[in-house]
Amino acid sequence: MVKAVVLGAAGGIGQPLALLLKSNPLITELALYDIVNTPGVAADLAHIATPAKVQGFLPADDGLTKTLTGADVVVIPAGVPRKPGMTRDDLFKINAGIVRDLANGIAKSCPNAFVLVISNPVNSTVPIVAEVLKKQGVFNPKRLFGVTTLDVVRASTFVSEILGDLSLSKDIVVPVVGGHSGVTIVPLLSQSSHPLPAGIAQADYDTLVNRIQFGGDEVVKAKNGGGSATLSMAYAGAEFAFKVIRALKGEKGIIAPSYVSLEADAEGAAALTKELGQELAYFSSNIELGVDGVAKISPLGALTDAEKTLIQAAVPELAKNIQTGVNFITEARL
Ligand SMILES: NC(=O)c1ccc[n+]([C@@H]2O[C@H](COP(=O)([O-])OP(=O)(O)OC[C@H]3O[C@@H](n4cnc5c(N)ncnc54)[C@H](O)[C@@H]3O)[C@@H](O)[C@H]2O)c1
Ligand SMILES: O=C(O)C[C@H](O)C(=O)O
Repeated sequence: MVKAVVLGAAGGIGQPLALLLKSNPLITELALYDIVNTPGVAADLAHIATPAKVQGFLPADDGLTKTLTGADVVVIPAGVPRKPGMTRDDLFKINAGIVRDLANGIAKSCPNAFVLVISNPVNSTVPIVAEVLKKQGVFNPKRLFGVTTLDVVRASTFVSEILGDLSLSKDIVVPVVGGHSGVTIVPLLSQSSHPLPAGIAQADYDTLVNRIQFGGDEVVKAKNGGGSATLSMAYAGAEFAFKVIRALKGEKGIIAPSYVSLEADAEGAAALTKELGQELAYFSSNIELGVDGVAKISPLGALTDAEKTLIQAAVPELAKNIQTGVNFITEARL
């Protein structure tokens, strides 16, 4: 029995993500929460012939508590998306409060659930969830994940384009580490399962790195005021959620990059900190998932000089983003 929850389920990501979760037979219960429209989305999905029982809730009648009670996995795409000209950090003002309130609901109703945060800016919203759970005395660093899978999905796609064969994309694995915005997104292309063409021109390499780091902007620009990535994000979010569910069902050896608290694995964190040359409270690296959540945080491994430079640019920006998230809770007057 697996109960999955989507918070923000009526939105651009929420609806297709809920569809993908409903299509997974491992999920037996699917609860959808939003401030609007969830009864309709739930009624629609409920007609699909897969095992999950679907229910939709609104804030009225303590809907958040009903949604979250008994949850094993909670995915959070609630919040506003970017418009052209905005950075993800510009979303903080609105999304920080939304994520804080939802995290309080999680602390109260399903403190042991695996929590997967999609709402931007992920580099700061994950620390917000952690600080709320800490404040409520229920923080388990092994069970909180920032979803950075879209960066990994983009890297696979863009590398396959360079290799001239899109059919390879499903097999291409590129570790993408750091965080989830601009320069904090660091693709380790030297560790790609499918190497780049030998002798690739520096300019082509730089363009590829830039496209992975700023792939989100490409979509925001193309949608021209209509929001940011939703369908590719739903695909990526479902891919990560399915890995988490397989791990919690007992499957071993599942690896996926995710932005996690380094408190989740002291040994892994020590090795990573040595590589980074600075202590960070959160970082996205390859994570081995286990039945209790994060089983192991992998070190970065051998890096090229170009990758070391990218990491050096990412670290101070990440440190700033993390502090912004932490301060939002610890310095709140409530
Ligand atoms: N992590 C990533 O890789 C990634 C990728 C794409 C988008 N995002 C982020 O995901 C978020 C959602 O994007 P979207 O395109 O789905 O936006 P959207 O506006 O289409 O949907 C957001 C939904 O959240 C709901 N919502 C707002 N406040 C809420 C609350 N208090 N409780 C529950 N639901 C609430 C809205 O009603 C809406 O249905 C944005 O912050 C966006 O930047 C992250
Ligand atoms: O770019 C955005 O604002 C949305 C998301 O983080 C993305 O990477 O597509």
